[in-house]
Amino acid sequence: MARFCDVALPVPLDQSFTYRFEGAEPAVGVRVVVPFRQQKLSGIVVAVHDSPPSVEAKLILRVLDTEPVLNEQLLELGRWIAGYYIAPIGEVYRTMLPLNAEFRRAHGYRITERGQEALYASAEIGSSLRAKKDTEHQMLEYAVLNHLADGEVVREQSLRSATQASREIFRTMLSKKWIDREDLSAVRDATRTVSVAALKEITGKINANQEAILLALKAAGGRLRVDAMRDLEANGKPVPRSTLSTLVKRDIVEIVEEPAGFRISSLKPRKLEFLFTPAQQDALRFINTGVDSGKFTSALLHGVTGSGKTAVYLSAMQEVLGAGRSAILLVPEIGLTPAVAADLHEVFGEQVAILHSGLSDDERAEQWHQIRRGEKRIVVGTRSAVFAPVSDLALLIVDEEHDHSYKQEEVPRYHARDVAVVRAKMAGATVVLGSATPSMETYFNAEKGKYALLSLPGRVQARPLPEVEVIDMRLEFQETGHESVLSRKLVEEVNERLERGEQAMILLNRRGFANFVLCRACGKTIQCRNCAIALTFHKRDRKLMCHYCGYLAPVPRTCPECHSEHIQFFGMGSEKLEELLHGAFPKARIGRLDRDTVRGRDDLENILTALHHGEIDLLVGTQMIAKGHDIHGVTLVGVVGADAALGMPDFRAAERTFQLLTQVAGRAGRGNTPGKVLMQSYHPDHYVVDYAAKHDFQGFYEKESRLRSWMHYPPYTSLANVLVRSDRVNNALTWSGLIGKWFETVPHEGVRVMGPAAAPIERLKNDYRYHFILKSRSREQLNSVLRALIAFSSAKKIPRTAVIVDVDALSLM
Ligand SMILES: Nc1ncnc2c1ncn2[C@@H]1O[C@H](COP(=O)(O)OP(=O)(O)OP(=O)(O)O)[C@@H](O)[C@H]1O
Ligand SMILES: [Zn+2]
Repeated sequence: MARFCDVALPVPLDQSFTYRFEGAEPAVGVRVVVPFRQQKLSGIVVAVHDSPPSVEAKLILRVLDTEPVLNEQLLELGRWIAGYYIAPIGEVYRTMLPLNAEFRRAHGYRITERGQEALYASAEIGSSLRAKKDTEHQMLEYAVLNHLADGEVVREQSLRSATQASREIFRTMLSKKWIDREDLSAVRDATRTVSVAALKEITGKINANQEAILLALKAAGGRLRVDAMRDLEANGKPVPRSTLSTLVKRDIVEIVEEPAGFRISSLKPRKLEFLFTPAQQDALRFINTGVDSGKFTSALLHGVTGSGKTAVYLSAMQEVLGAGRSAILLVPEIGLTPAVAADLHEVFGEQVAILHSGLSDDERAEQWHQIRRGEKRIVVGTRSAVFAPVSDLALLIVDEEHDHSYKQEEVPRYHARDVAVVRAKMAGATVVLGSATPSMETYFNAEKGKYALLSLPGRVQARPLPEVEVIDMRLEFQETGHESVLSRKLVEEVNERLERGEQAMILLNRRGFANFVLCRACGKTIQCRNCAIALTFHKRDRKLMCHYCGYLAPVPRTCPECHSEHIQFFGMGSEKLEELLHGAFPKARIGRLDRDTVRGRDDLENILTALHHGEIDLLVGTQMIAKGHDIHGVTLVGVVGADAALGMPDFRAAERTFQLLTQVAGRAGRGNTPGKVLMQSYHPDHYVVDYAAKHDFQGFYEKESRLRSWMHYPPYTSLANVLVRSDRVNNALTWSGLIGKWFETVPHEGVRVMGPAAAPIERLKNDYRYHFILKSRSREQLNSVLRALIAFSSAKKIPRTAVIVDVDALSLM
């Protein structure tokens, strides 16, 4: 008889753990709470069996669900992710389930007898007993003991904020046995419900208070949330709470528990106010046919900017909903503004769940339950929405499939686009990857016939793509005799738009004011304390900032190295460009869009709305301005430093720059007036600039494809980046050395290994970093070498978190 189950726990270990259970057998896919190394963890049951493990199995503490939270298909998808991305299965399942709100890990401390004695002693004799020790440390210990004196358990969080004690203090106090640590992890109800009063039959005499409740119930169609009845009045006085209980006792009303947020409403199909172009119709027909076939179908929808891809997605999704099935639309981080959400509600009514990063844990959990119960059949969301537990999945769409926000840059390092394809395959669904600038991988797959290629080659309403002019900034320098940020042509064209009441955008893909601070006397640039990165000067905040770890430093008056006063600011960011534009166009209303001006979701919305309403004439910003915005008044786009990123030591630099240039150019001329683009460049004959200027995706793809093939880079090989990191440089060196030796001695046929080498960013967030790049034409060989590598590291006692395996890495930095 089955008495054991294997549980996947959210710990950085590539295995599941066996526990014993008593009583009813838990189903595979439910959550359980188990003891794990002095703490309680919540994990997923992945198997139930009767074979006892070699060491005695501990008992499961609690089963959290009556039904699986991960069905067989999602469990399988998780196994695929763990295998493909070499990620611990428990961490994969944790990522797939946004239910953190329902199991909170926490711990606290309680004073021991020995602690009470120490507290007493210190009050008696003062500090002389422990005078040798650092007095600050001692004061903190005393403060902690004092706070715990009444013997209650106090959460670490509150203890720390009350006493300012660090983890180190707790650690030493634990080792002296002055305090005990206790696990306070708590389970909250998995399904949120609300109490609803439902009208049954009215019999007998009814008084005024009772009548007030019954009237409210009738007005609401016989059902009303109990908490909504609090404000009811009869004869000018509030209705007492006991009245409802009386009605329940008399069997006139009953109280039922219903899932929170549950509302039934019918779909009101929205009429599209235009006719589809023939290309849109063809694409839609292909998608609908795929959905109807019930077989796995995959397509790339390659449509130029402004070709009406979104309309195709929405139409296909309405079709799916009409058939009573489900669809998921993935959008990049920045695509989900409140305005987009409002549109989606208009099209899909109550049936759409919108999952964005602004949701609280509770809201996210609630949406998740609604989706799983089948109350929401359309899901729109960022990366992790690919795991939405919809029933009867028919269609998965990945909008702007080239966008890097689909890659999770922490464990598990999955790419939501690729997971979407795999999930669709498992579900027999249709998957559509859409973009004006498809990634090299996706276009390669389409070329090979792995995905069908659907194209929308022109803009809607036969609007032309904008004319692009490349401005050679070397000539500009020769002709004007000085270095300028804005070319004469750009200034002239912006002025023209301002005079005509049209709008312009200027892209400079770097935020801040000055991107490095240099001492003229000793030549040192000021670096981040935690990273090998130059700090950026932010003028409005009067701070130096690290764009990698967020470290802030005051602006120094003298050089920290040589104390000279010759500190100077160099380079140009969007904040400085904005200041410059104010000088050049004093009458223009200028807005800025970057991560410094967009801190909350409302900020983005406000800027875009102002642009929509013509309240901004000129918008300057980073790549955020290039993303999907459909603003009809914009007729000019300027690009400052078009090729700045081409010099990065990264094989995707060309692809990324091409995408950025094409996307930003695509913001111009989306209304009735044709658009124009000015690209300022110091390398005007670079193929990336050239193909972007000609709107020639095909040309770019072919050229880039040849280079990738010669250099053995994706999509021609599979690539993984293995990063070895530690906050101690010696560990990082020793471990990467060990792994390097191991590669020399073990056979790794078909897999090329480069490294160890210092990572391009040698130190990041306090860690020293070395890396290996592995390439192979065979995915299987690559992954088996990676698995062997993980086993070797664990045998050598290298911490699992010190070896980061990034399969299909997007960034090698
Ligand atoms: N057939 C059509 N006729 C007229 N207008 C259309 C048609 N299809 C879509 N539109 C409108 O054209 C505009 C651009 O469409 P949409 O935003 O879907 O383009 P897109 O291909 O997603 O662009 P991008 O890739 O640049 O984000 C929208 O305002 C949309 O409502
Ligand atoms: Zn830093």
